[in-house]
Amino acid sequence: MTDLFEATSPHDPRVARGADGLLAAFNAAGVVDAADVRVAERVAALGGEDDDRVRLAVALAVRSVRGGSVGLDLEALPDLSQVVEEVGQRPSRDALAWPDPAEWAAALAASPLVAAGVVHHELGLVYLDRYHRLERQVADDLRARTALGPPQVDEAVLAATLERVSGEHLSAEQSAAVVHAARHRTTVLTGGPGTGKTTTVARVVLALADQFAPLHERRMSIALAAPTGKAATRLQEAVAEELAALGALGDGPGQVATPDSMTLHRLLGWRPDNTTRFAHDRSNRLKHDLIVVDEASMVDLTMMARLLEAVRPESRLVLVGDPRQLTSVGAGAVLSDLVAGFAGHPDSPVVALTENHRSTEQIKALALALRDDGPDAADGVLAALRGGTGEVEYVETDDPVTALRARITTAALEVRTAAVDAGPAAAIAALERFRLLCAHREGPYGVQVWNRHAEQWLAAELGAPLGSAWYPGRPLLVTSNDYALDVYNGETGVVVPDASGRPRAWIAGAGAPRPFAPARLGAIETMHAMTIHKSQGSQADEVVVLLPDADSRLLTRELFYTAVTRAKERVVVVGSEAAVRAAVDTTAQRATGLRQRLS
Ligand SMILES: Nc1ncnc2c1ncn2[C@@H]1O[C@H](COP(=O)(O)OP(=O)(O)OP(=O)(O)O)[C@@H](O)[C@H]1O
Repeated sequence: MTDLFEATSPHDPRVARGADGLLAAFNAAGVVDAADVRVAERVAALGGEDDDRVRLAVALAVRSVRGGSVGLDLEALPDLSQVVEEVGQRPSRDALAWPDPAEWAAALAASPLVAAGVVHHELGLVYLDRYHRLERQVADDLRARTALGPPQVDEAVLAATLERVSGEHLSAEQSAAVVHAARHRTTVLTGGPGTGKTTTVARVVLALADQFAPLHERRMSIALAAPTGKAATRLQEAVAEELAALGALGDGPGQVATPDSMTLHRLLGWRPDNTTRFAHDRSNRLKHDLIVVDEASMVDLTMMARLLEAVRPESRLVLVGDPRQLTSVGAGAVLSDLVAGFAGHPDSPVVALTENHRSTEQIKALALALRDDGPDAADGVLAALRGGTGEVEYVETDDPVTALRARITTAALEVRTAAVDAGPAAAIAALERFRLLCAHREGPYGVQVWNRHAEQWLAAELGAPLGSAWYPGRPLLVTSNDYALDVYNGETGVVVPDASGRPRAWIAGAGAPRPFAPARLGAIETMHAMTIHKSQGSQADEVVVLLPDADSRLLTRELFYTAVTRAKERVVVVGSEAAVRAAVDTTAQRATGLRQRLS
């Protein structure tokens, strides 16, 4: 809630002209913008509400949703008013007349908007009806699945499956997760990168298929889904590979066909005419007997509600993700709420993997330090950074341009050389070796500036301008789904010239990379640098994390953790000690009521 704006003029589109009372004052101070004010005015007018404090609460609730919360936390308002006073230099901000919290709550209790169910005041949050309904629905649907009781388990078959899938690639906790999934209708499988979530999912798929077939006298129908196409494809490839290694991929008895994989949007039946409703819902449920959703930390409240209403009560649902990662772009913090909300429940669906099987020791130590919730966590993280010898490197500088030029130029040159001399597969492989991650899109620490730096340095190295925007070796990031082309948000690629020298954008999505004429691709960006938000769900051998200034409002523990855990072999953190401390000491707080509803 700290991203206040400074209106540049009375014509600034964020200023709501014609507003009055508290709404006008809070808008002028940059606490709520014109869109928040308009919604509050309209809702109040329709509901016959003229109490200024309630109108303000509605505007702040709209603003809270924009910030990722599902409602307005009245309890946290003293913090908000303090922040406003600290940040605000103008008298209007200092003089904001924050309603007294007790009087405010009383005004809400007496409001016709609350009586009409347009606004709700519950669990300390002021909700707009839509988010209140979504949150209750998610909690109700999850509880209804539990209330059905545990599924029937053939213990002899389960023991035989465990025997079949055990070996060096099934630790005790992974085995326990497979058993958990067999015994629960809903499973929430959590773990950091490299903890073997995907490895375990393949075994869960097999265990559930083994249970299903004799009982239903048909094969289990399985869907693998994820918020992004890239993550869905990665999951499918990894699961198919694991099943094949176990001799369990195929059409024979005791085997599973390669499961379908798709984005959550596609699974639910995306409709071009409606962005929040899908073809599959409570009246037209999904046919699948097992639905696995990877990267569940990226699933927001709306999508989780749509998913849960579309899953048949008797179908199995497995949600997989890392609750320590950045939360979804849209409102809610569903995965971490599920973990916290079900903590201590005897029939909790949550099962955790903790042992990292992939990263190097130093990266593991750094990630572990970033999971420490104690008061000295920042010291621990700095010690892990400074004690690194190769796998973890800390470049403590306030001049990242000088510090990073050689590294970034080398990485860009490798992709370029591969694109020109060795073709698309080599160019894409080169791209996977190095990733520069930034917190911001704009500004001196932003992706746009660093993309420009990289292009200038590459041109200087080549001794010639890069020429066209579609220069060979330009790394690409797809930024929206194109269902017609089968190209999805988050997929990456490289420009490689064809035999006659024309540029082709090779996109690495499902299966082998595919070439496209540049003009066919709509939403595409250069990817010498990438935002940490966009990097979720992907990894690279070497990752450079460029930390912004310590006072950046994006700098949080979740952001830093997400960035560091993208690295497979080596991570370089660039930034000041103050920035590291600010990141570790700031946890992203979203006001949600789901964990309370579940506990
Ligand atoms: N029990 C195990 N023993 C040894 N290696 C393992 C074990 N489980 C998984 N691995 C290996 O560890 C690596 C990471 O496993 P996996 O990809 O399943 O993890 P993940 O949690 O899905 O990771 P991410 O979310 O980062 O993709 C893989 O190379 C896998 O083969």
